Amino acid sequence: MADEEMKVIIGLEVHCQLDTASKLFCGCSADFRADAPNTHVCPVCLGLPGALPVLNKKAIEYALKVAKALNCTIPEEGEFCRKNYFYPDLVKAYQITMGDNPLALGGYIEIEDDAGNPKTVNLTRIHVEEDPGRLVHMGNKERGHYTLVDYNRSGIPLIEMVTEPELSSPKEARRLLNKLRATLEYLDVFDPEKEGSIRVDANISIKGHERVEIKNISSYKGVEKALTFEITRQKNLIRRGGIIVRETRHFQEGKGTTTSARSKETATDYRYFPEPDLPVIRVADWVKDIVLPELPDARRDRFMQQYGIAVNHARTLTGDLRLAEFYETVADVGAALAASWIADILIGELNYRDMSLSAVAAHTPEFKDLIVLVRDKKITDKAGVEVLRVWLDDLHAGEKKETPAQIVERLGLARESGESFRGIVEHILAANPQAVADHKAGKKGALNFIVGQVMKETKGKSDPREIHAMIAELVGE
Ligand SMILES: Nc1ncnc2c1ncn2[C@@H]1O[C@H](COP(=O)(O)OP(=O)(O)OP(=O)(O)O)[C@@H](O)[C@H]1O
Ligand SMILES: [Mg+2]
Ligand SMILES: [Mg+2]
Repeated sequence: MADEEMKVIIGLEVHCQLDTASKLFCGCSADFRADAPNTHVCPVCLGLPGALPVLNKKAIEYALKVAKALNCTIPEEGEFCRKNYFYPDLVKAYQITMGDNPLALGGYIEIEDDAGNPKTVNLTRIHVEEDPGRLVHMGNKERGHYTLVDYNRSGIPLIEMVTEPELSSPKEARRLLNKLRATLEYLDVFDPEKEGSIRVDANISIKGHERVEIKNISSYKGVEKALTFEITRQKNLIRRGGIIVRETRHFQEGKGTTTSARSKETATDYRYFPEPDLPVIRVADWVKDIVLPELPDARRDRFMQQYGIAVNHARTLTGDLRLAEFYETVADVGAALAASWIADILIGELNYRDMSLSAVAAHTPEFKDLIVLVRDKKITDKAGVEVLRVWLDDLHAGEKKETPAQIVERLGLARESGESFRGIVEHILAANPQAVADHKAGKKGALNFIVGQVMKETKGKSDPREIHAMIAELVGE
């Protein structure tokens, strides 16, 4: 089968922990991560006989905010039900979730496809459910293993958002997750910094073949990697005449591979039935009172209007709430320059150091001073990057010593005019007659090599445009 006929079909089930103070059906604190196992538990989340769940209204309010922001239809009523399964991560032997009457239906998310065109991905539904406990598998094959159970997480409110099978590549899946994360962050219902706060089941098939579900992937990068691996595996299997079976697979983060886990349960295995201990919730009226804040797409459009910046910059800057807020505090030094310094340079430098934006945001005035040095041509762009790196290294080491201006001073990076480099330029031209000859013979770009050499020699203190002009003047255009 030709490759172009092997169309990839992807649908995601995304579980996000709602950032409420207490659990979904009891008063236990949801802020458990720093505490010892099984210290945030009570008869309700431990499923002791006779304990009754009481619904956390805040969780429903948060979920409705998400549903409204994602353009869903909200039915009159939502109903909790029991999904029965027997596994130690759930004490009750059933999970309280929602079945045929979820909180929200339909809705959509706008992303870009791999060609950069806008694409609408439809949602099937959104519902609320309780998170199960956490299992920690100890030991290895040789030593005989055992499993520890921590119920601190059991009962934390989750929303599950299910997309239609409309995604066509791992990159699209990643963009959808980024958009979703940004939206939830803007709504202030979710904290992406918390470990395990988002978990994805990724469903993938090749058109005309069965689908496979990769369960419980806990990072965006992991989703993209797992899907990429599955596409290759499934396509190879089909090419060899093999058959894809409907199954659940697990993703090994370290190896970047997936392995078969078990054949898929069907809905009937779970014996869903309405939860008798909780009333039906009337949500349609509730949602009317919910007021939404400015969301990522609206902010992106405003940034383009208000600051006159390009769409790619506006998209990057609004793709993360804290980044967007930071940009707005910096933009007055020059909106376009600030956008480019943050989106094209700062983000990469932070990622490289595994640093968070908050460290820089705490020193916003100094960061602005650095951009002003570049804006006012006190230093070149190249020197600016060097100053930024030194400054970030200091921040990262937790021992901030110098301001950008002091770094410029100490490293002697102040920009000098092209004239002071005339000697160096002449020297490098004399040493590279071939490049000069190529240029004279009309070869495009032959002088770039010379400019590069001069930049190297002058350690970024010269402006490439000025140097270019001087060379052109010396060798003749
Ligand atoms: N042919 C397909 N190829 C890829 N993905 C698909 C295909 N058909 C459906 N999907 C996706 O599979 C997911 C189905 O999720 P849903 O929660 O409805 O059912 P489930 O996986 O059977 O149940 P569970 O919640 O127990 O995992 C959706 O994200 C949907 O887009
Ligand atoms: Mg599901
Ligand atoms: Mg599923």
